[in-house]
Amino acid sequence: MSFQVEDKDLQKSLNPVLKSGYFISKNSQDVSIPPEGIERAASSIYEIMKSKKYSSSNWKQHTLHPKVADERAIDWIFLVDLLNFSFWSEFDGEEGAQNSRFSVSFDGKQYTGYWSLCAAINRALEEGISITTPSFYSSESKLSDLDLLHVFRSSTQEKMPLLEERIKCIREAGKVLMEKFGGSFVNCIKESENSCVKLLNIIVESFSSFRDESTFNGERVVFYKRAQILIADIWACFEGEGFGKFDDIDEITMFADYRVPQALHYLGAISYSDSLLRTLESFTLLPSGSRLENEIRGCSIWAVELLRRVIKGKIERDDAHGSIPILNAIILDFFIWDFSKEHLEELGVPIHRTRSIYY
Ligand SMILES: Nc1nc2c(c(CN[C@H]3C=C[C@H](O)[C@@H]3O)cn2[C@@H]2O[C@H](COP(=O)(O)O)[C@@H](O)[C@H]2O)c(=O)[nH]1
Repeated sequence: MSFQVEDKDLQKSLNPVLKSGYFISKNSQDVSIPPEGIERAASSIYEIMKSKKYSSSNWKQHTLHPKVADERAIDWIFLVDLLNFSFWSEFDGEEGAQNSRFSVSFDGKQYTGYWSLCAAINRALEEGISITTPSFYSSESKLSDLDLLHVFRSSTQEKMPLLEERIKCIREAGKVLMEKFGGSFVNCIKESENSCVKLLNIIVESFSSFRDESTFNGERVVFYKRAQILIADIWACFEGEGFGKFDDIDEITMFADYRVPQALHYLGAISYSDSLLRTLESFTLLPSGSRLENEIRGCSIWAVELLRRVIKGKIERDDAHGSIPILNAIILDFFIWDFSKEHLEELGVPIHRTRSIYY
C-alpha cells in the first residue's frame, strides 16, 4: 500500500486490512465516522458487554457451532467460512419475505442467513454425508454437484444465493487442500507458526475465493473478510489454545460483512449521506467493488478500531477486566454481530445489497 498514514498505532499494524479501512475512512464521501457517535456507541456496547461477560467462549455456545475443539472442528470451520457469504434474499423488502427467503429445515427448525449455512452442513453430517472432509468434497466422483445441491436444499421457493459459485469455491479449495496441504487446513495453521498475519497471507495466496480486494481512489485496498473470520472462528473455538493459539491475534480487524455495518449505523458509530440512505432504503443493488460499497466496508473497519480503543480505555479506567477478560476487534465484531441478530427488527436502515462471494 503506497498511501501514508499519520495514526501512530496504525503505523505499527502489520495488517493491510486496517490500513485500508483507515485510508477509505479518510477519503470517504457518503459514509462518515462521527466522534460523538463513536463515544455514544462505545458507552452502550461497553455497558452491555460488561453485563453479559462477553468472551470467546460464547462462540461454542451457539447451537449450531461445534462443541469440541478438535481437527473435525477445524474442517467444519474451514468449510463454513469458505461459504460464509451473501445470504440476503431477493425478496427483502417485499410482503412475506420472511417466508419466501432461502431457509434450511434442520432439527425441526427453520434457519436463515448465516445459520442456514451451518444448519445445511450439520444436516448433511447427520445424513451421513462427509461434507466437511476435503478428500470428499474435492472429488466430483465422491460428491457430485447434484449431491451438493441436495446438501444446500431450501425449504422455500428461494434457492441458496450464488449456489453455483459456492460449488466452485468448494471444488477449488478442496483441490488446493489436497494438492498443497495434505488434505487438511490444519497444515496451513501449522505452517503459520502461531502468527495470524502469516496465516492470513497463506490463505489469500493459496485460495483465490478468499482474495477480497478492491480499488478505491486509485489505491489497492483489501478487506479479507472471510480469511479473517476463518482465523477468528478457529481462535474462538479453541479459546486461544492449541490450533487457536496466535501470538498476534490482536492484528485481526472487524469482518467487513453486510450485517455489522447496519448495526454500526443503528448505534451511531457510522453515518450515511442522504443519498446513500435513499439508495439503501430503496433496496438498490450496490455493485461489488463500487465506491459506496467500499466506503461502507472501509469505514466500518475503522469505526470498530476506534470503538476498540475507546472501550479499552473504559476497561482500564474501571478495572473491568473481570467482566471483559479479552477485548480485540474480533470480540467486538462478534458482539456487534450477535447484537444485530437480537435486534434485527429495530436496526432501521436496511443492509447494503451487494452480491459477492467475499462476504
Ligand atoms: N462481521 C461479521 N460477519 C459475520 C459474522 C457471522 C457469524 N459469526 C458468528 C460466529 C461467531 C460469532 O459469535 C457469530 O455468532 C456471519 N457473518 C456475515 O454476516 C452476514 C450474514 O448475516 P445474516 O444474513 O443476518 O445471517 C454474511 O455477510 C456473513 O458472512 C460475524 O460474527 N461477524
